[in-house]
Amino acid sequence: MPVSLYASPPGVLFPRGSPQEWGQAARQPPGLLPAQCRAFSNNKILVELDTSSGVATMKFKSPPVNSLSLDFLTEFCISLEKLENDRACRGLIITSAVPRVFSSGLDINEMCGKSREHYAEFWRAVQEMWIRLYSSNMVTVAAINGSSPAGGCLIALTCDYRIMVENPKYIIGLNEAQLGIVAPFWFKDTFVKAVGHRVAERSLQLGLLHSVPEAHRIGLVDEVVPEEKLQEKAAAVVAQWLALPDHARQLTKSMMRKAVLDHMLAHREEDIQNFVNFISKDSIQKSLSMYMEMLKKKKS
Ligand SMILES: CCCCC/C=C\CCCC/C=C/C(=O)SCCNC(=O)CCNC(=O)[C@H](O)C(C)(C)COP(=O)(O)OP(=O)(O)OC[C@H]1O[C@@H](n2cnc3c(N)ncnc32)[C@H](O)[C@@H]1OP(=O)(O)O
Repeated sequence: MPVSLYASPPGVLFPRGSPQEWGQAARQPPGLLPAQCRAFSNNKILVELDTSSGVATMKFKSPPVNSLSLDFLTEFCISLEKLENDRACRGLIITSAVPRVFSSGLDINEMCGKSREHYAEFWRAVQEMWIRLYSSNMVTVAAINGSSPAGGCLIALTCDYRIMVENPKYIIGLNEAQLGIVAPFWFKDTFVKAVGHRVAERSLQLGLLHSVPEAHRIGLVDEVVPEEKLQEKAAAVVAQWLALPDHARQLTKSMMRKAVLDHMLAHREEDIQNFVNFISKDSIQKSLSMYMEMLKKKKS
């Protein structure tokens, strides 16, 4: 019997009671998937569950860069809830269906030129995503097949294990400082837990985006593999973790993560207010606009 880490997740983000209706239209037609496979999908995420192994693969499919918009985050949370409540699912591999990008992080458009109410709703969705993933009973593995800055890196850090594809063009890290913004305390705590205080402090202050070998060296990713080996490796890692009794693994995970999770939950509303006040400042809006301009110029 799975042990619930947080029996009743703080589901304030989306209306309850509709997971069964959601995604039905996107069910695969019979014959396309093996009998032991179930799939559901929405606009931005595809999930395939292999009921024989108990492992689901979640693929981000929101081109061009899988940015974490409010819609994306809502669909992500609904997908997580659906899997968490499915007794057939014990493990989750998160990866990208968009070439060369795992996730570009929070959608900057959601943080520019919007109302305070919108910023609060958006930030609550970011928190919700992290709470659900960080407290998940499932074994979670990030199969990072592309660049993964800021919020994309946070998703990977929130998983139990990170495997990244070796590619000289891919980068990963919490680069918020480079945008003139600040990674909040729970981004920082999640990062510190993975790489240690000294490495995290330097990386955060400089807003570093690490190459794949460097990310491996500092412990930001656990393993590096060629692209063609990624899915096989991720499946092997989940199988290894699932070989342990669920209750022992889940209680250990809960114990290891409790302090960080409790700290966040205790300061959740305050964190939303901090975000809204911070992001509403003219100077921060200007920094973000300039960063978006820079991204666009880089293309031309
Ligand atoms: C003291 C109290 C503090 C309290 C809290 C306060 C503050 C809040 C902190 C908030 C934390 C923020 C976390 C974040 O995640 S911020 C987002 C950071 N993300 C990035 O810096 C990534 C930016 N993107 C890239 O570096 C690249 O796009 C790439 C991911 C490496 C992919 O490169 P490439 O394949 O060359 O694609 P393009 O650069 O050409 O991009 C394609 C189009 O996508 C647009 N884009 C890219 N990233 C984003 C994004 N994050 N949001 C929105 N849009 C994005 C890009 O502009 C291109 O658009 P276009 O086609 O219209 O030009």
